[in-house]
Amino acid sequence: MAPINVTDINENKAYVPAKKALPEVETESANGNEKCKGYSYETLLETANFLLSRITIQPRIGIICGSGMGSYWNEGSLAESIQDGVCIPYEDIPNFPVSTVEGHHGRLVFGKIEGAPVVAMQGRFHYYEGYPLWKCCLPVRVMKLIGVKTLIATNAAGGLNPDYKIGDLMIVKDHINMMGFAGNNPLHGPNDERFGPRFPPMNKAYNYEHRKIAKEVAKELNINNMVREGVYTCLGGPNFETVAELKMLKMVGVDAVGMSTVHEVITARHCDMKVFGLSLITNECVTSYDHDMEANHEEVLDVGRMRQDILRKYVSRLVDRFSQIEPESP
Ligand SMILES: O=P(O)(O)O[C@@H]1C[C@H](O)[C@@H](CO)O1
Ligand code: HPA
Repeated sequence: MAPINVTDINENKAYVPAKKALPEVETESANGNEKCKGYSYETLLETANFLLSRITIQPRIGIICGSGMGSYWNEGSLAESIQDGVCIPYEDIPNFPVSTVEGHHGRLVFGKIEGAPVVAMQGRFHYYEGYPLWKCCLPVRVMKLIGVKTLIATNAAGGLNPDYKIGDLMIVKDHINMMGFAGNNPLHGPNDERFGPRFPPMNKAYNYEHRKIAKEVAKELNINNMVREGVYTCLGGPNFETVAELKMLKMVGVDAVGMSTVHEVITARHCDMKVFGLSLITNECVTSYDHDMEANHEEVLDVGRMRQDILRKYVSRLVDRFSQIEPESP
């Protein structure tokens, strides 16, 4: 199969190579004391074309693996459902950051799940690693440019809803952008209309049809007793939350707390990708001062391992179903 080019798959938008190395746009932020940067459309096209030159499939579905959910690929769990996998380490990809967190391998895997072409991020970028939000979300825009239509964003999260148990899965119905309340948003800075509008709506962030399918699939797999639906929020991390913070989040309607996803979803919706969000509840959020328990990353990874089989089966079936409602060609 001939290598695919971005122009082939993105509504005939012309591919204009950057004339010189011009990796970043830089402007003053609104408050004037911090630089706001973002890679230009042309630079991201170069990244997209680099990837397309190395693959022969056209992924329509992109998957972001949450903490502990990418690492088990090496042990043959979800990886077993990725056929003909081509792995590209982040350090080999022009303009890509690198993963620094345990449980996040740091490579893109192109292949097929249930016959559907996918690209999976085996490791994501977090704000607490030192990356600005736009950089954490750079892979989402690159996915868009290589033709991905649907993003499946998974994460590990603390369960704040008292009905949730460790090991439950939460279909994300909505999110609260806490970092956005403080003026930190991945879309902050100049807007390039080729990605999307200056003021994107966010009331339908998590696709209704995909959520409906996910509930049907949970029933088919007989795991509906552990599949919930709720509201996720992201705090910047890296510390886990205080009791008072969690009490406040509970009051405003948060069901699960994490350190990712929200900005990725905003970026994906901005460029008109459909989004499905899935949280694995890896720990209980402690909302009482007389509790001995403390959240820790090892537990998060352990629960990821414990649930790897179920996650693999569930995500594989979802990919199959989502791909059936996604057109084959652009
Ligand atoms: O990448 P995700 O959001 O799944 O990772 C969560 C949040 C922190 O990175 C880490 C804490 O254990 O897990
Ligand atoms: N809080 C924030 N992020 C998390 C948690 C948590 O309790 N668990 C996994 N990621």
